[in-house]
Amino acid sequence: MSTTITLPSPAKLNLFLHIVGRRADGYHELQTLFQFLNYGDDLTLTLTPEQPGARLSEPVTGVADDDNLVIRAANALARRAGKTLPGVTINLQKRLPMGGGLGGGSSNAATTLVGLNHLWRLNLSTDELADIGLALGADVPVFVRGHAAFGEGVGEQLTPVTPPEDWFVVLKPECSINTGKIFSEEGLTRNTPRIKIAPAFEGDASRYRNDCEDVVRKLYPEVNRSLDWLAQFGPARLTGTGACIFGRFPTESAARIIWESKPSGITGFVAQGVNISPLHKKLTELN
Ligand SMILES: C[C@](O)(CO)[C@H](O)COP(=O)(O)OP(=O)(O)OC[C@H]1O[C@@H](n2ccc(N)nc2=O)[C@H](O)[C@@H]1O
Ligand SMILES: Nc1ncnc2c1ncn2[C@@H]1O[C@H](COP(=O)(O)OP(=O)(O)OP(=O)(O)O)[C@@H](O)[C@H]1O
Repeated sequence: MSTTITLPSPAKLNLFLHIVGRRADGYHELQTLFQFLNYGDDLTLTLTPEQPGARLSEPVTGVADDDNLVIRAANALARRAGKTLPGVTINLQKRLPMGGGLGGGSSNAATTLVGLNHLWRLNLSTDELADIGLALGADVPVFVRGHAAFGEGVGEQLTPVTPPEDWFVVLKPECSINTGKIFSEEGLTRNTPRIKIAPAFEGDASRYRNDCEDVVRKLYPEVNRSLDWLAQFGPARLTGTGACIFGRFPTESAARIIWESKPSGITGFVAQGVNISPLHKKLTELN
């Protein structure tokens, strides 16, 4: 078996996000629809039997290596394995903006868990990997499981669904948003009635909303302006707690036309929504 693999670490969108309650520990209970994008970071994992431990080949700007979710995931997996394992060097090619609501850090953690389970031949089950992942972040389990899903609890109770694989214009307004700050805002809607979603959800997610949107629009005028601009062309939403927003289109060409006309100074990308994670597609090819 090869001792090096390059694996995708895709973005997710919250096609809708409802806040339906609050747990005793202060965490908010959500109902959300997760879909992956065929766009994201790449991780190259290389075993280094001569050098134990997990390390990054290059640091991520603004994140200490020991705090990086990639390193935390590798260390958590090694602890669970409970045996001496070859070291690993991880190269992270970052494309996803941090604090964007695209789940970049969580996805990096999931790709590390799934990739090292393969390279270290640990044979841990998906349930075990999702459980290790949940301790690192609420969005990690959906990336570990690799199927678009209706998420409940804090996003760890997942029912696989198959929404349409539409195209998206994803825009990153010029601000970074701290998830904890949004969840602690007084004006946040926290009592949206629970909805029932059939396991084979294939409906129109834009019938539902993102409960963080009003608060984020008030606090971040850049997001407010970008949402108003994108909403002219079709359904537009915030993902997670922002700052990224997305507009949904039936074809790539329709999405690209809007992308080309975006206001100057805004970054982002065009990508397709996919119900099987690119990570899992790649692993199936490898196996
Ligand atoms: C908003 C989502 O992106 C939706 O997919 C996720 O629920 C965010 O999950 P996450 O990135 O793992 O969130 P964290 O960065 O751990 O959360 C930061 C802080 O936000 C608050 N928080 C987060 C998630 C949640 N369901 N309820 C909360 O109240 C908590 O105070 C937490 O300490
Ligand atoms: N490998 C990593 N990539 C990105 N952020 C990381 C990583 N490791 C740790 N972090 C920390 O996690 C924070 C959140 O980053 P992330 O990219 O996951 O945000 P997000 O897209 O808003 O996620 P979510 O949608 O889960 O809220 C960053 O500000 C950074 O401090």
